[in-house]
Amino acid sequence: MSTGLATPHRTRTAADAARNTPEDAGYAVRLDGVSKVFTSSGTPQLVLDDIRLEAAPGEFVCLLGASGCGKSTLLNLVAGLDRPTSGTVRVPFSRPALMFQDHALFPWLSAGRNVELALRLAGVAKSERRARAEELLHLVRLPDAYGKRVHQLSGGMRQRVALARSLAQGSDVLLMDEPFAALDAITRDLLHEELSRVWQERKLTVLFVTHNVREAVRLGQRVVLLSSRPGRVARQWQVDLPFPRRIEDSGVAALATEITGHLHEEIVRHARA
Ligand SMILES: Nc1ncnc2c1ncn2[C@@H]1O[C@H](COP(=O)(O)OP(=O)(O)OP(=O)(O)O)[C@@H](O)[C@H]1O
Repeated sequence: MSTGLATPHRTRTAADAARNTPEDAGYAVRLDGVSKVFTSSGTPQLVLDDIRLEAAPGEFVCLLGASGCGKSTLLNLVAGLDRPTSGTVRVPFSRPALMFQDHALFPWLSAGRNVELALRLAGVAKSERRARAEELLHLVRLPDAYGKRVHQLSGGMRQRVALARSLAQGSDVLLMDEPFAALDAITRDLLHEELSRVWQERKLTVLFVTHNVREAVRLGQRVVLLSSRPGRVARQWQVDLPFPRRIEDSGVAALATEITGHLHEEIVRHARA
């Protein structure tokens, strides 16, 4: 079972080391000419090809694409869970935190203890962990969940705890792989509000993978569409709609319709490839 608490590697170049802050570097995440080949049963498959993508410090970037186009592979490379076949992945100042569709909380621990475990792995002193865990549960609007076991929480509450646990890793970079896909529409809408607020308050850089085009436009400052077989950056949209946004906003709907047209083209192309 994935714990979402992986210890990723990252490439830190001499140039990165000479800079002091993410703002100095100008990017929080950077992929330069990244390709990834997987070999199954002796047959190589080019999954990602020459990906060039940057996320600025504090930017919220959503990734869309046909199923199997390589979105999760890309996140895994940024997380340092896998290495590119060629090209470089740079995350100069922060070890990314990860959040998945499956909350991956430990069921034998309370919500608070799950968060404390992440704090421990992040090197937070034992004396500070309880207060920090409660503060993070407050941040995700679960002030009374500290002692609750996972089975006592709803799906939406579990994802809030998972978010608190990701934040406990103390990273400025949050990688999210379809984190709300299993939730009902109303709970998802609430979680969108929470994530948007937390992103702004914490000045996080977020890479967010989703199949839901409206969700991407609702949340992202930029939406990146990947092509498939191989995965390349097919198109990008800057989302200049003001925050706070609602999923039903006409601006969100209009841009989502435009992007959906392009996504459909990619899905059809993928099916024919
Ligand atoms: N470890 C691996 N070994 C071999 N092939 C892999 C491996 N991981 C992923 N793949 C293949 O790489 C391709 C991209 O997979 P990936 O999970 O990144 O796609 P995705 O866009 O995230 O898909 P989905 O939207 O369905 O979650 C798929 O064809 C998958 O089978």
